[in-house]
Amino acid sequence: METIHLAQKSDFSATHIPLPSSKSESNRVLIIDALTEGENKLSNLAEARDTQTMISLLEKNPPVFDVLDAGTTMRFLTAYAAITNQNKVMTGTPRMCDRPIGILVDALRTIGAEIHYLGVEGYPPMAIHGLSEQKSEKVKIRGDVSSQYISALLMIAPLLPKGLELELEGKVGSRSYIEMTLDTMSHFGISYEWIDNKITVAHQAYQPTTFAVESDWSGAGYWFSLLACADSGELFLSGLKENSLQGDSAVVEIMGQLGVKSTFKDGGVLLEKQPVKGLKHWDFTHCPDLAQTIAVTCAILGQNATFTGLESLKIKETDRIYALQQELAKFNADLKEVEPEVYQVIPSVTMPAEVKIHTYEDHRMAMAFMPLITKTRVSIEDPSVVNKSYPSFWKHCELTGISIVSQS
Ligand SMILES: O=C(O)C1=C[C@@H](OP(=O)(O)O)[C@@H](O)[C@H](O)C1
Ligand SMILES: C=C(OP(=O)(O)O)C(=O)O
Repeated sequence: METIHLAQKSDFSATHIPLPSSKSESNRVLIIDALTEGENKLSNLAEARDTQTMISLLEKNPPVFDVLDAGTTMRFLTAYAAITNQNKVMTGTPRMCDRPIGILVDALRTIGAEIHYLGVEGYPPMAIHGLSEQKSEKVKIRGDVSSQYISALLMIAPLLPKGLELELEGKVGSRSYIEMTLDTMSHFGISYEWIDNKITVAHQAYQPTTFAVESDWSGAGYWFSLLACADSGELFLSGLKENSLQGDSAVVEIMGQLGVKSTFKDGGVLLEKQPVKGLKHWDFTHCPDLAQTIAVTCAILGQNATFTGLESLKIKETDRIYALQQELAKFNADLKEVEPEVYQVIPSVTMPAEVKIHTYEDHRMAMAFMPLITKTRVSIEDPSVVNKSYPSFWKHCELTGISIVSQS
């Protein structure tokens, strides 16, 4: 397995990082595009493997939709195959087949889709045999496992002859992603109502238009973290908007407490260092993809922050709680469960001369630990794992002057 070695570096002179586009926005507009009669003009689609996989499956339309390790691609294409009344097998990597999908399948079956599991009940792979007649226009769905099930159903809702009323039950996680879905749908002419826990979408048609995908705020987070941990410097991140559809833009507020000042200008954000105010607590319920970034930043900066809203981390690309605990321990830090579902960062007090990070087939493990280079030498195993969301990540590290040596 390839490993890369990163030299220690803690000063960053002004560097422009040409951030990649958001895979979450891209995967939504691709599904909406496939469901629109007429031509849309989509620009800045993500280079992320998750998006490239979506593009290729929609274009080639093979009988087996192998989504690899892409959660949104799996969940959105499952609903898409049903509404377009296709026979498809949905599958992915072994980890993808360990990530639950029963809540979405149950909802689609209630609406009228015929879906059979090919392995374990509630998990991919499964065979979809389309949706020939709408049996119900009202569906109740748990909101605490993955918002991707809700987004998948919402995007097909306008095409259902009777529309759809989704009743969200219990705690709703990753709400910002549901809002991103609805905002994107309304950009393509769809109207909806969201009152209390009910979202209603009537039968209507997507209207062709143009859509430019914004840069990726989850990817931006690693540069905020690098500057927060550095001794000095500034960075410019291009293609980010102050009023973003992406909930991970919360990183501006979090990093404001961890010593990074953000100024929106020239179509992006200038990051500069400012005194650390301190982070006491953050609830990651609506921005789970930032949790690893902020955990590592706090561990490096000596912040004993408590974190909540980490429940969904266990069913992502890996069990991210376990993975974080294992890797933080390598520099004498921890993410300790101090009460049920309340985690406290135990910062590092002694830093080894080199730390070797195992990445658990999770792009965010590789990228979140990169800022450790401000304190020590770092080796990262399986660096190509970043291709899932940010294939140019290591090239961008080199732009900032970080020296990287690869060893196979
Ligand atoms: O809809 C989306 O684009 C996403 C929703 C989130 O997943 P969950 O809803 O499963 O938390 C997030 O973690 C994922 O990276 C992308
Ligand atoms: C959880 C993620 O992606 P997905 O669920 O779409 O695989 C992620 O990118 O961090």
